[in-house]
Amino acid sequence: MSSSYLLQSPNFSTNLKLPSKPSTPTATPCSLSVKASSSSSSSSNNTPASTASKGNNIRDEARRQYLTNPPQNQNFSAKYVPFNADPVTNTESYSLDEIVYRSQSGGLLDVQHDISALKAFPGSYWRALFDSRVGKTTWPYGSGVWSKKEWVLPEISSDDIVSAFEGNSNLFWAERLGKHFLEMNELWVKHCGISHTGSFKDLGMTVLVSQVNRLRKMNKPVFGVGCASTGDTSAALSAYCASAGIPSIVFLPANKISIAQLVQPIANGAFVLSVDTDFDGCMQLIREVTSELPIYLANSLNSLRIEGQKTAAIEILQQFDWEVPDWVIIPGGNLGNIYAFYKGFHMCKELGLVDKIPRLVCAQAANANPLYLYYKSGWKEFKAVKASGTFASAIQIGDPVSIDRAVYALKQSNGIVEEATEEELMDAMAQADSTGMFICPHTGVALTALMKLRKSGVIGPTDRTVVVSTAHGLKFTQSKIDYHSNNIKEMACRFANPPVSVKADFGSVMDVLKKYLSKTPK
Ligand SMILES: Cc1ncc(COP(=O)(O)O)c(C=O)c1O
Ligand SMILES: N[C@@H](CCOP(=O)(O)O)C(=O)O
Repeated sequence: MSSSYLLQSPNFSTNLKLPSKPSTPTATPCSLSVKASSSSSSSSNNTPASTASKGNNIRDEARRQYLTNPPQNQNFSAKYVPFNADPVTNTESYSLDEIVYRSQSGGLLDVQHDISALKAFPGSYWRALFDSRVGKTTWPYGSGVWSKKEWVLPEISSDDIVSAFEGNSNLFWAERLGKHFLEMNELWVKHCGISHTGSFKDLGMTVLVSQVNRLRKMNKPVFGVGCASTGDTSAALSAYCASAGIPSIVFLPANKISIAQLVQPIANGAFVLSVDTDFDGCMQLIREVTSELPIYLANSLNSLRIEGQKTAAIEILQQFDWEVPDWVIIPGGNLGNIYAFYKGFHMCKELGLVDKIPRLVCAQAANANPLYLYYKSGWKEFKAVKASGTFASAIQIGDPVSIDRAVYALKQSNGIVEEATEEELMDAMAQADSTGMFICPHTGVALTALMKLRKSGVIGPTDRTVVVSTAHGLKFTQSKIDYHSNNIKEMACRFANPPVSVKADFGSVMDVLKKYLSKTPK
């Protein structure tokens, strides 16, 4: 059995050998991580069973490991810089321990890593290190986000991390949907909705709340954390804050989010404001409030969020054994996530884990499509829109805060923007569900984009394509109920599958079953 097989096999834990370091390394990733992946005799100290027998928990064990075996010369670091600043001339930067969301000129910020320190290790080293941490319960590497800690928040103490071991979400082959509806063989779904609070927001929120935890320990003026939300950000924020005992305050547009989303922050003890406006109105308010009060801003305007969300892209590469897919399709609203995916892919290329990046597609609801209109204008002029109601309610956003990040990600990846009408997105959702999925309407938007790009031949039948499913369908059951009850004005609901009412007698049941069997193709 070759060593490269061992590195790729899920069963490598007793055999893994990390590739040797370069001769003059400037930094050594935390020795805890290396121990966790080495032979069973030395790694047994990290297993929950052994920590329990010593009366320790996994956080205590991580602390003990750190004290007894501190990382040597670990000089990975990160700081805030203005987004897309010229690396040669830029002099503006901020410590991640500062409370700052905007650059001096009012533009977006970005977390910039010390790439030369990370580059002291070859791509094969990082691939093996990340692979070695998958499926473990070692604190904090059991998280798909923190398994990439050196690339996320390298300087935070593991002790300050607030995590529900998010990430490591499944990437599955959507065989029937691909073959039956799209005539393609390589359709994959990255299900970020199978997560602690049911959406990809957990990936960013573990990072943001961990940093807040650190700031509070440093006595920085952070009373609590606040966000505007269409439902998923608020769910993630309130859950992570509750887990760390930090107050959370959420601004929700009244009557515009699903019941399942609304009940999440309520149950997690957040201070919930139902505001008589839309998401863009809530976003404006939270920005004003966080500049006046000691409330830390948790929306993706805060670039810490991107650092967690980008790990989903790294995971996709990891799950394909570091082979790069041709296309990745992502539904877009406030537009932080499209940039997060770009950043994750780009870092993997820059640090030698892969040699190219996929083409990105951002998919918007036609009722909330400012990016699509901008793209269609040839990137001439951006105009915010008044977003109308959409079944894809979490992306009902007309003035996305990360517009510049999204445009950058699309230009750098030779990307495309598509849109989906209400009927298209609901039909796509129903078609996907009929193949055994239970997707959210936002994923229906992404699938519509794929259908259009397949039809026009832009995406070919053999192109390996990943659709990012951003939330769990169970958060959006009302839209499915409306669709399958044929209860949506001016929508044909072509794939509705309403239940059949039948009398409780054998003859009636047999009649409906015979009718069903005669109509249904084998
Ligand atoms: C379920 C879901 N999908 C997609 C998005 C779009 O993500 P982004 O705002 O980062 O574009 C959001 C939030 O906006 C969301 O909650
Ligand atoms: N869909 C989001 C909208 C806010 O996006 P964010 O990523 O900027 O927090 C939500 O669920 O609130």
